[in-house]
Amino acid sequence: MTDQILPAAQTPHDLDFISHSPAQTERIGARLGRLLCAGDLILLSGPLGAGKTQLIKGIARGLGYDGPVTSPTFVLINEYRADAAHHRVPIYHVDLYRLDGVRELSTIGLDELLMTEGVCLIEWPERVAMALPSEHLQIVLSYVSETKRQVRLMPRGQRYRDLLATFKEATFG
Ligand SMILES: Nc1ncnc2c1ncn2[C@@H]1O[C@H](COP(=O)(O)OP(=O)(O)OP(=O)(O)O)[C@@H](O)[C@H]1O
Repeated sequence: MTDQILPAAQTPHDLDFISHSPAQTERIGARLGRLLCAGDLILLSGPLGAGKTQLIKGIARGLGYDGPVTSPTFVLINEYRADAAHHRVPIYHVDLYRLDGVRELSTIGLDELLMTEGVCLIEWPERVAMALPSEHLQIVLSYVSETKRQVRLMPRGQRYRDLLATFKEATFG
């Protein structure tokens, strides 16, 4: 199934896809991952089973990491490092589902993480929305049917508008 932009995006900068399979979601993530740089912040929202981890697996692949990707629901943060030969940035996969408010946030060291030279991917950002930088790429995954998911990419700030413009160009020419 080829990727198609839907006309339902909320602003001209947003991109909407329907993914028809876990593999397609991963492929969308990989295409995005190839464009990410140190310091980028991606916030992923959507209910349990929406496909956040599947998309993050693709992003990690796009960044050159081939190892296991699992949701760090209990440890809160997983760090993935691509083979040094790839010279790629560290990837921080954060899951705030079990986080108990902003106070606990300071105990996991997210502030420090956001200042490091890595790519930061955060599931369940709404748990601490006020404490996160206003410039980021927001991704919302929604359940459409057993095998279909809507993937909406919403850039916040110029860096992420540019990123999505490049992503769109790379995807659709
Ligand atoms: N089009 C699709 N895209 C992504 N996942 C899909 C799709 N169709 C079916 N699935 C299935 O949905 C599930 C998504 O699980 P995943 O762990 O990625 O969700 P999640 O949003 O990270 O959930 P959680 O918040 O529980 O970690 C997987 O079992 C996957 O096989």
